[in-house]
Amino acid sequence: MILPPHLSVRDGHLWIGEHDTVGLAERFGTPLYVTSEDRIRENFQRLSGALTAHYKKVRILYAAKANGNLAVFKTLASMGAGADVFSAGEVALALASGMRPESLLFNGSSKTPSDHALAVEKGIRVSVDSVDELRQLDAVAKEAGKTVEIAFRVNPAIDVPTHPKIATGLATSKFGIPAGQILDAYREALALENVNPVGIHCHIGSQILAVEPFAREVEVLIDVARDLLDIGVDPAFIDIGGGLGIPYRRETDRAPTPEDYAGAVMPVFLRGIKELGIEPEFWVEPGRWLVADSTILLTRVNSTKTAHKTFANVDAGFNLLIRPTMYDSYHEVVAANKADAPAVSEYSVTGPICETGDILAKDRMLPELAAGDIIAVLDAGAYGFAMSSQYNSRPRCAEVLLAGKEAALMRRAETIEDLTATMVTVPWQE
Ligand SMILES: Cc1ncc(COP(=O)(O)O)c(C=O)c1O
Ligand SMILES: N[C@@H](CCCC[NH3+])C(=O)O
Repeated sequence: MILPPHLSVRDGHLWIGEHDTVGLAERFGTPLYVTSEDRIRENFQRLSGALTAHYKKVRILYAAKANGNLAVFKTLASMGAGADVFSAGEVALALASGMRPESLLFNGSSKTPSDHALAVEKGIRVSVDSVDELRQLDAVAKEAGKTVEIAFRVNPAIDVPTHPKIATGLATSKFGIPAGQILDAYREALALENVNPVGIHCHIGSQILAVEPFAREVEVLIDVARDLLDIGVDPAFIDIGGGLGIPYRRETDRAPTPEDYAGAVMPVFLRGIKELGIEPEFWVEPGRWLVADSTILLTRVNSTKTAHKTFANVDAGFNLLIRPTMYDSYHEVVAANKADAPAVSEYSVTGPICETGDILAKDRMLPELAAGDIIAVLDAGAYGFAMSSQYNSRPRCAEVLLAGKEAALMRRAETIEDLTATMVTVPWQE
């Protein structure tokens, strides 16, 4: 099995950085999300280095939805990241982590008046998703006596090789304004008093393992920039969104590196802006690439069973990691306490949720497993805990952050009391 560089096998155990995962499972209990701060830093530096090698005016906005722990935000804030935020909660986390309002972009196709009011009050730029939203935002800004800087989100009608549920730039997707309507939207923004169009935004989808769609996206955005110049808008930034995928199947996935990605998009961008005679900032919004491989989910085997198939029943299910159930996603699994034992049997690693689809890993060759063994689910840092739930009335698990030899809780496990903490007794049941 190919492991990422921060994971290793020592004396039969899986290690993450300087930590024995079996020791972490014993110390903090299972299920347990474990995140390497060092790996997030490495990832940020690598992506940032690859892009800035081509152009200095690059800004990285972490896609906050990928992993919403404040400690993760703080790590990225300390590296100079801003954030792509989609909700008032993400705004609060980003600001609490030390990110400045001007390094955020408030995205989303369905914002409320209070989202707009928050952006206006804090001075956060907004990516506007429709002309209807534009008019609402202008009214909110007028009411507050302020002007808000905006970008429009362009729908570039680009098909991408990924799961259909996470392709966002298709012509039929709910996001953005078609390229054919975008100029009219900017014209209307210019005519309004309290919105100031300063940027262009786009995002074509997630977990994309090819670079060509990103290059095509940049071509579309350069065309938009050309049209904008004709109506007197010199864009201050062009934001191509996130979407760079990672090799969840390390043996077979051919994933572009950050250098491949930068090598595909930056020449198109640089050629375009040179021809137009402009120097906008280049923004990206990576989520998965920064955090996915930083994190493993540790889960304990409760029992094993051989029926028509062999099952390892573990204590984490789709309540904690829904990607396999929702998108048929593949996550590598390792028997953490038998990491160099030979793989002898085919197991489905199944969770405790009362649904047949509660399968974390299907038909995987693993060492002989028994109750008490620890399984590590790899690459769980993006859209893992962030998409967890209390389904089946299961409290969510803890999250631990590692830095060098240090390990500490960055989120405590929920308790049974937490499950009822927000419930209110209705008067007729008192
Ligand atoms: C607007 C926007 N930006 C960035 C991202 C981050 O995507 P990824 O985690 O694939 O990099 C997303 C999620 O797909 C998004 O919706
Ligand atoms: N949640 C998806 C990614 C969606 C990105 C959000 N726009 C996943 O786990 O792959």
